[in-house]
Amino acid sequence: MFDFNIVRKASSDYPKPADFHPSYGTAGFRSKATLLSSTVFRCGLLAASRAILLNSHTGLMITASHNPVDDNGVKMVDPNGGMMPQSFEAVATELANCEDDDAVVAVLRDRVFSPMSSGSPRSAAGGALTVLIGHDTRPSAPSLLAAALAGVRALAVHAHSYGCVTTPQLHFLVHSANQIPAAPLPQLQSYFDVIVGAFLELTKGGELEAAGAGSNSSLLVVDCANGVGAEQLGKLVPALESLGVEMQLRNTGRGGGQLNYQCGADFVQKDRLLPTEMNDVPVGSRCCSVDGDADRLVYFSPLKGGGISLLDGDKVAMLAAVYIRDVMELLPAELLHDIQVCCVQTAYANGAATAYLQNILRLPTVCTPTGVKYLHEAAHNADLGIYFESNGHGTVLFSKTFVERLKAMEDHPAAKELLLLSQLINQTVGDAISGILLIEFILRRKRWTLQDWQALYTDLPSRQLKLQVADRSSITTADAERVCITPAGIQDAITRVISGFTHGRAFVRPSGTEDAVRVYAEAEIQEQADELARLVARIVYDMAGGVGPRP
Ligand SMILES: CC(=O)N[C@H]1[C@@H](OP(=O)(O)O)O[C@H](CO)[C@@H](O)[C@@H]1O
Ligand SMILES: [Mg+2]
Repeated sequence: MFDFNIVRKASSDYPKPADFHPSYGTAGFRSKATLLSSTVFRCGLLAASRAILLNSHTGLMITASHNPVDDNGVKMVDPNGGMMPQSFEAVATELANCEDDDAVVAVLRDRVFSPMSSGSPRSAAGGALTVLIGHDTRPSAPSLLAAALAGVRALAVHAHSYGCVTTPQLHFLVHSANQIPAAPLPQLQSYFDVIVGAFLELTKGGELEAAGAGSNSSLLVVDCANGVGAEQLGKLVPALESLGVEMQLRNTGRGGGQLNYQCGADFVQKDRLLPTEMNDVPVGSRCCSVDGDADRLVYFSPLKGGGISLLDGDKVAMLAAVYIRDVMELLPAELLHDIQVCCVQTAYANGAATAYLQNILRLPTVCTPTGVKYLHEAAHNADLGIYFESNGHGTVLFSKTFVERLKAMEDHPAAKELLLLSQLINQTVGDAISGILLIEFILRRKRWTLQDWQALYTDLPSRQLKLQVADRSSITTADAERVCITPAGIQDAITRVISGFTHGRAFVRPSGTEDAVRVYAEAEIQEQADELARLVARIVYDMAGGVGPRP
């Protein structure tokens, strides 16, 4: 049993910097790493508290994903391998903002351990309750890991560090740790056994042909963002080799490159540029980029004369949707009775992707606010929920009902294939490693080149900008962030500007991971999308207290 005096004493080693007011944002707490020790210590307390309250193992991932190397952050993982429920975020923010050790104890005792916030126990972990911890490659990881361990242990809960692992690997491990009460904690190898095992089973039989006849069809060049993906992706090389794919890793961190600097999925998707260390990659090659913690994936191909042809998260979603639809069409009708399929996007989804989904695939679509926590929840409401952010975060969720029905018909080849897909695709959170295997499998199966995939639909030209304002919380939104509510009058001004552009669409929202306001615009041609984004950024600058030079 724990003792709040021990918590109080341990907390005194991790004082909160004055004037630091963290909040649980789009994907957990994020900030400059030097500010975060108290936050991570308190997240250790929180993860341990949830383990106690739910009588299950929980998880904590120390990462700032695609952010610059000097940032860091922490994401909490619940016993089911999913993200911490949103209902708990306010308490997390309150705990992180306590000014002294007495306040930390008070919030923990009165708010965290109050019956209102705890929820009901789901699965019995048996054995020793443990918080599973992972971290990315940031130099600040060791000291923040020490803070997390101190927080967990202050509540007399065990902590197990998996070291440098990807965010999706940690989510997977937390989920599997809770499957069999009192079983030993899973090894990282179990992740590869399940995901790569399903891939090998799916590709068995050798009837898969190389994707197209292009001379580079066997080559896959992966930009690892100088992040944690490099080491873990290396372990896929033999599996892909069995499919005739030669995977070459770039930006592995071993050449001295900086994390996420001019490389990685966020850079490629937002700047539409070839990542550093890839200038020698032949035009037309199949390439992909992951982000710093390998939960995002985008594909691309270098173009003649520079630039890239990008296949973003929307395109990944459509490829998965098309393929899964093909397989489902082979299933007996009774198996599909009442099975709901749904595709979840955010306002950042390209208008052409949404139109393809609705008009060609005729799939029900849902639009949620930015952040996987919203998309994941919406996808869970369907039996087969496909969700991807345009930046490459996402996965395909299979409901229990659907999996049970597939299991009952496992002798049917299409049912078996979907079951294997449900294992290949990480069910806890979006996963770049599992995503690469899925895409490589589908491309082979359909005998598609990147060009075939790209041709599913043509993206509307778009532009994303960000700018700083005095207080980004002065901007509030509604309707899945597509409409600005405050400052008063800003939406009218934006709507007026949009009306001057053919196929114009634009919106603004405060970032949940950076001190910035993001602007998105799309229009019929690139110059117009650029111009619309600039005009909208100006409106934000003028009406919401822009800082620095006017856009
Ligand atoms: C436009 C954009 O790409 N936003 C990203 C970014 O959130 P912001 O709240 O926009 O900073 O980081 C999130 C976490 O990685 C990711 O879920 C989200 O999609
Ligand atoms: Mg990430």
